[in-house]
Amino acid sequence: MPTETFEFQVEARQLLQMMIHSIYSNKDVFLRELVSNASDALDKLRLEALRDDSLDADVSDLHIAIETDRQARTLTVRDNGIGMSHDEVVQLIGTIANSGTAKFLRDFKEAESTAAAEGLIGQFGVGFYSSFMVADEVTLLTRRAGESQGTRWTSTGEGTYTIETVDSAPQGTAVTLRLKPEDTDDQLHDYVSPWKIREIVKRYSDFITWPVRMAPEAADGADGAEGADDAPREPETLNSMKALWARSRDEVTDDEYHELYKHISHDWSAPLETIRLQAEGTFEYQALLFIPSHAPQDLFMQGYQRGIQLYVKRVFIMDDCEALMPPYLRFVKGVVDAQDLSLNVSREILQQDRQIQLMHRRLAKKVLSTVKDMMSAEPERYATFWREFGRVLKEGLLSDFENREAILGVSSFATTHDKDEPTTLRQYVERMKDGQEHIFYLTGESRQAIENSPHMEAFRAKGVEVLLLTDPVDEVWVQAEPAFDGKQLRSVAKGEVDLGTEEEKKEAATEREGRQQEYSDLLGWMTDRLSGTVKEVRLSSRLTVSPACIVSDMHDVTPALENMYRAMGQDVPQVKRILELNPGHPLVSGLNRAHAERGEGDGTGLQETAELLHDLALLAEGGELGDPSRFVRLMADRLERTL
Ligand SMILES: Nc1ncnc2c1ncn2[C@@H]1O[C@H](COP(=O)(O)OP(=O)(O)OP(=O)(O)O)[C@@H](O)[C@H]1O
Repeated sequence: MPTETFEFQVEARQLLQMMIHSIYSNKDVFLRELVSNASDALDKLRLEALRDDSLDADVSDLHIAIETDRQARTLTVRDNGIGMSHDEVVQLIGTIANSGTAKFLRDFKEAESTAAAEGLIGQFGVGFYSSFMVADEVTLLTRRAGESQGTRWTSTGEGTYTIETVDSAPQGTAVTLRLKPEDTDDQLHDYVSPWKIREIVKRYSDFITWPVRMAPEAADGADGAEGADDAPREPETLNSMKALWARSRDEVTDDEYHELYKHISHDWSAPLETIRLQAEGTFEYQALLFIPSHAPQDLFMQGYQRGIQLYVKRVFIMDDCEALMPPYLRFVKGVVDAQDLSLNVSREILQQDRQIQLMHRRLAKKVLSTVKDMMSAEPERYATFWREFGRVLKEGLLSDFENREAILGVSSFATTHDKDEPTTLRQYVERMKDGQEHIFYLTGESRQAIENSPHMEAFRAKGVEVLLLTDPVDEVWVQAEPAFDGKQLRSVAKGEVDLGTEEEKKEAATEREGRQQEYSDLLGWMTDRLSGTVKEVRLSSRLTVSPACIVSDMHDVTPALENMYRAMGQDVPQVKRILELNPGHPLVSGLNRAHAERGEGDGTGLQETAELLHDLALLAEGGELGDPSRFVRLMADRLERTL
């Protein structure tokens, strides 16, 4: 078979350049990545053999072997797992499928310091390519289980790689690195030293459920005292293979947990939080869950895979087990090991299994209670959590009614109380004024747009705190009018506003009655004239500066939500809103006077002013005018008359 030469895909080439030019200081992790890939390949083969009786594969002694050759300065990581076909090698090794890669590479180029660059690569992980940190040539020999021919892939990482079909290759994959010269200043250690290999495997891969064996060296150099006689020596198993989730907490160090997390998540940075759960009784299981320290790039993309692995009695069953975690907690990674499930369990069966549903509920509650504890015990860590995952967690307010209050309890919101620091609802409630019954909020595109909205005026004047909700998802969950601690969340742009102490409310009601009489003719006339666009015109108690604003009825859908539904292709009827006038504004009192004096005798002039008042209110809240050209014409006409 001829040797074919291929070019790496552009992103792959860029990534390889970074590896070759050593931007990541801790080079030891290349071995963790190779062992991790080998372990995944063994998991895959065991599963495939379980599901497909006809698979012609040897599963009698699945393991990982590390071989070193001091003379040739090579290191080989070998597994007898699933292997790869010719096309899979081209696809999986020559290209990068991860959709976040392009963004990562952009950010990377813009990173100003080495520390920033390292932080970025820590968030990303480059798997197999990390071999090029320590090797100047990498060869991968692989044969897919069940196939007869193998494939040899070789590259120096410089833009191209070669592929050749080989007739005799063992099942599985062997990755051989031709090591760069040792350079301890650059953290390039002696990777042919058994001592070093033992140390790295112990540190990073001890929990791997397959044996990681090291063949004895031919001439056992400095380490070789035990090999003095000529008897053939057994390979040494380097890892304990103990499932961390099955060990008691005081036996496992944080570092060990973190390494398991990195193996499961392909994330190179440590998790923010480790969560353990042991369920005893009729349905026994253990869970070891992790909250990452940063959100992955594709968290909001369709097809994002959830990171819970399912094991049954220590045997890996599946990745991305969506039946175990609600979608709004999809960022949680980890392992769940159940005692009483069949090894053959399918995704469909899991979705319907009552025990799994109970497990799902319990895991979700456990994650939420952990976040709650973090919130009170470690506010800074919680702040990181919220910054990274707040948006996705809030999706739960729409879908998980049982936990809605718990989710609200661990949520934070931007607030008028503090320009920089968000608030929790508990803190908001503690600051509520005497006589204030509700938690007030306003939704909008940005903090600035909300703060400038006329709806905020009375709240600002009375010093009543308002939550500023700017995520698109906020628009949707608030519609269900949830409550926290018995206090309902209320939009400041909906319904009547009634602020202040009991006494102030009474005074305001008396004043409103008097005003109501004074303005009743104008309000009736405007309601009639503007009936095509609004359902009522009334006096406002929420304005102090602006002449008018538009509000929604308490339970009506807001225009932003209407627009969102329309964008999703749903047919929603236009909901008419309410125009509120500020009787303290000269434009409104003037209009009232003019209407009382001239009434219908004025022709179209007053009606046009009423229309303009409505349009100004719409613009002030950032809304879109129904007929902008008519607005411009009427406005220009009035401006002209001022000259
Ligand atoms: N030893 C192996 N046996 C079988 N397939 C492998 C092996 N090593 C790598 N692969 C295949 O190549 C793919 C790419 O590997 P690589 O290590 O670059 O990325 P990854 O493990 O998927 O993710 P990450 O880049 O986050 O580590 C793997 O997903 C796997 O399908």
